[in-house]
Amino acid sequence: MTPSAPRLEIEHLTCAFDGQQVVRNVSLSVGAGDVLCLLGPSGCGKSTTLRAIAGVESPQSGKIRIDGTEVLGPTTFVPPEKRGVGLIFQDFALFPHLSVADNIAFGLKGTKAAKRDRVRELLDRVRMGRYIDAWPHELSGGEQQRVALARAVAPRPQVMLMDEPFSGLDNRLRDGIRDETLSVLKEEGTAVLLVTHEPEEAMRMADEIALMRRGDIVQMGAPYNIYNNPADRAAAAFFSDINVIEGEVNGALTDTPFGQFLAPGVPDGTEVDIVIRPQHVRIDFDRAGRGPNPTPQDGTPARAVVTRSRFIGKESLVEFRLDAGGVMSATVPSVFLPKPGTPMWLAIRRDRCFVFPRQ
Ligand SMILES: Nc1ncnc2c1ncn2[C@@H]1O[C@H](COP(=O)(O)OP(=O)(O)OP(=O)(O)O)[C@@H](O)[C@H]1O
Repeated sequence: MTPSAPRLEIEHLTCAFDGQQVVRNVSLSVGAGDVLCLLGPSGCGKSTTLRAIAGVESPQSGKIRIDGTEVLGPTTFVPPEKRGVGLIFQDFALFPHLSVADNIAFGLKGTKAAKRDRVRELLDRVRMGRYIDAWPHELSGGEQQRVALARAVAPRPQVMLMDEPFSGLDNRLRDGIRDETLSVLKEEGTAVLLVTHEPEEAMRMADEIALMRRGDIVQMGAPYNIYNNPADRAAAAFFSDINVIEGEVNGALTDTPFGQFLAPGVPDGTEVDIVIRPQHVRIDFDRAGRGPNPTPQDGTPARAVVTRSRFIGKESLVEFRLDAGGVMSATVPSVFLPKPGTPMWLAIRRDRCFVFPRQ
């Protein structure tokens, strides 16, 4: 096998329970040191995919290869313990009757000295060196998660499967442990498949995101591409609040309060949703009933009045009712809290909106 061949390859994986398919025709691959996130709402089939790779679920069909070796196929089923796969779950499940060192050494082969060296190396890497002889119950949740990471990495698995591994940790701890986990796994060259329902976590961790919905992968790509070129309205809405302007296509154009939008290739009469994230709505002040002039970049501004404004941390969220009907929200960096009833003008960044036929 060539050095660049993927560590984990899945082809046409389908899983069903009681005749109901919950994972459909899923194909993906993960290279050494890469992180692929399976992202999607609860029940979309993420964990089932992960369990099939681990070997604890029997798929209906499909192939799985780890480091080029088939572990699942029409006539192959390699048992979980022989797949070279590490697992990290939300409940770290350290063995309570073993010390930190013995937890990490548990799956290791070799001499006692070699095992101790590997345990020390990993504990140092997760900044837990001084807890080598501690017991799991003496550690905080974050510390236990670091030990769980060290234990999972210790036998140098080719593939690491992680199912919502950080969701039990409080916010303050989570970012640090995520980054630490990522750097350890990258250094080890492990191919990582991470399951999460949190888009922010996926964008922070992933080299590639596979967005799942009802058993299907609906879109796959780098976080930047998935965020900026969503496949459909629901994919856009999964990553942030969205504004939707409804319209109908006539001559490849759609009329809206913000001027005409291009809808190339969409047949006349098709209803479309024009989707724009709140951070891409431009706000301008009303000057004696007039707003800014139309520009090619922002189209025609539309008048609206403020209905509510709130400060939500780094930014302010301002909600509007359009004079032409409908509501919109916009986020503005820092503190901007216009009073309800204030007239303003809204414009939409044309390069940041998406036009989707209504589903
Ligand atoms: N052992 C099982 N028997 C029957 N149905 C199951 C079983 N395991 C999962 N399912 C069903 O399969 C579907 C997918 O479940 P899965 O756990 O893979 O989803 P998920 O995306 O990981 O969701 P969550 O984030 O809530 O864990 C769900 O409808 C679930 O109820």
